[in-house]
Amino acid sequence: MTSAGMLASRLEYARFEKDRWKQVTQVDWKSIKDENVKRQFKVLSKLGTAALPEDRLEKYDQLQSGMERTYSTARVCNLNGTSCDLSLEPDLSEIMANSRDPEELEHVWLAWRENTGKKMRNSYKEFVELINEAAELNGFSDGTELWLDVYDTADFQSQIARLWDQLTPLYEQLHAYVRGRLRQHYGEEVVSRDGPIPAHLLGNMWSQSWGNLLDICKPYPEKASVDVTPQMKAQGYTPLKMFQMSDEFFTSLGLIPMTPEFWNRSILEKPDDGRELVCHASAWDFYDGKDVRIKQCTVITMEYFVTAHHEMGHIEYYLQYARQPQVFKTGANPGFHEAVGDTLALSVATPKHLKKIGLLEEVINDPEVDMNFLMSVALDKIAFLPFGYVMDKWRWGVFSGDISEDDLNCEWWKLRLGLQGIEPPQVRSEMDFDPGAKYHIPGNVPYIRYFVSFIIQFQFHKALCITANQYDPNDRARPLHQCDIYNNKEAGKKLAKMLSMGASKPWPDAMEAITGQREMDATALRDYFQPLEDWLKRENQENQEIIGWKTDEPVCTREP
Ligand SMILES: CC(=O)N[C@@H](CC(=O)O)C(=O)NC[C@H](CC1(C(=O)N[C@@H](Cc2ccc(O)cc2)C(=O)O)CCCC1)C(=O)O
Ligand SMILES: [Zn+2]
Repeated sequence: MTSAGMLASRLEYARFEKDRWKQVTQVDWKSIKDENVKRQFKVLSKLGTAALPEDRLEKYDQLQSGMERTYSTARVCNLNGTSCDLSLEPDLSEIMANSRDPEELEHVWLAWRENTGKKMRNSYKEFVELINEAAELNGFSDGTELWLDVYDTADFQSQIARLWDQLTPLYEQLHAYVRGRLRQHYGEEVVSRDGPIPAHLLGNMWSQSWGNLLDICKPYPEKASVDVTPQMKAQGYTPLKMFQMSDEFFTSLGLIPMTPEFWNRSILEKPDDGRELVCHASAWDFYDGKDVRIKQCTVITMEYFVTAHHEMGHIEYYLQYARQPQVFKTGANPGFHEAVGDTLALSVATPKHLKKIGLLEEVINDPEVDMNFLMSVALDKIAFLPFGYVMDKWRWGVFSGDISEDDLNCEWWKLRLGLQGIEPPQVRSEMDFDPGAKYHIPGNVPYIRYFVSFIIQFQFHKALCITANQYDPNDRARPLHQCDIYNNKEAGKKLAKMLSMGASKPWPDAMEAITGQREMDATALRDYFQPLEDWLKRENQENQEIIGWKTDEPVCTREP
């Protein structure tokens, strides 16, 4: 059982970390003159969960791997009960993406939560105690402080809140428009004029991105769709070809190509020998500068083509910082690691680039195709922002005690309703535990890194597009969303310079190396979507859509 092996190696590594930490704390490293060496000691002076006594650490790992196993092995029945071995990937994700039957969507949405989150509630409560115990052993007040230490930013949570405040007007316009198109499609009985959007209708099991609604939300339905999944299938794309094309984009910028070990040891599609596999895509660094791998149960869709770039972004970062000292072999901050692949994917997904690689037939510079493209990116990127925020705003509240263990589920839905403007298909209760239905909660993977990434990837894209002379703020003929940095060695060199730093400098230095700025800034994201924002405002006005949503309907009741 590899999970037993995983547990054993986690414990062994914790022992190593604790020994190393004991040695470091005996050194007066704060008086070391060399900034680089001092920074290495500063990182090593933090122990994390390895500070727990062995028996508590074993309990921590067992709880976490138990919740993750519940998640990874969950199977549900389909609507008519003819089969009961449907798994999340690919079965349920495919239904949530493509079914337009509210009854089927509601069934799958509820059944998934019944078989995952609901079974984890007590484990998670115990797990939170252990995270807070580990935090206190590190001199932090709670798990939230422990988790945010890596950002090394005094007012990090208020910076995030400010970024979200800047973006809510844009989100509310998109929300109003999508609710309108869903109401047209499903009728007023199913989707109201002024209420939250039913969560199960948004094309994704967690309503985290709405890209699968492009068919319903396309501004110009009769124009070309930028979802090239059909062309990929028609041209016989394989998972291997998808990753080879991603590698080709990276090397066109002069970045480091995928290594022989990568091609020999990665798992790029679900094995058909019945092996149980955690199918959640992942990238792995074996810290020797050569052995780097991706594990992905790839399906031939545009979504997975973009994901291949995301995962390869992690691999490129591993290769670029391979010569750094061990403690600096990580991202400038976790958001940087998440932004690399997505930044390049912003170029790959453009109609201009898709035409270059033969996935989109002749597309003249048609403003309506362009608006369809911008909408497809917004459905993924803008819809995602409040979800990315909710995932850790809720956990920060739970670790700090602001959210009591009796209100776990209803506080989750208060945030989902307040920030995302969505509601469950049926009123939930404290017998449920819906956060546990999303991988990163049982997987105990922090999530604010994705919110950070979705902001800074537009700062990186804008800076690299200016370097590639693909975008000029004063030239409306070359808008940011049409930029494709493909083949531009200057842009690649600028990106590589930042990537090779790893975590050797505070993240504002890395941000400055690419953008010239030292802070996270939503302006680049707003610039990118400006044409769509103008279009949405006009469209919502014409349709007299109500902006925002009522929050007076109950979404969750504490069990009596
Ligand atoms: C050893 C290890 O853990 N390695 C790390 C990498 C590292 O830290 O070195 C790793 O492989 N993490 C896995 C995780 C997988 C994915 C994910 O979880 N995505 C989020 C959010 C999101 C959604 C849309 C999007 O475009 C980008 C992100 C979700 O699906 O909710 C699934 C598909 C995409 C990325 C990842 O790659 O980030
Ligand atoms: Zn990632």
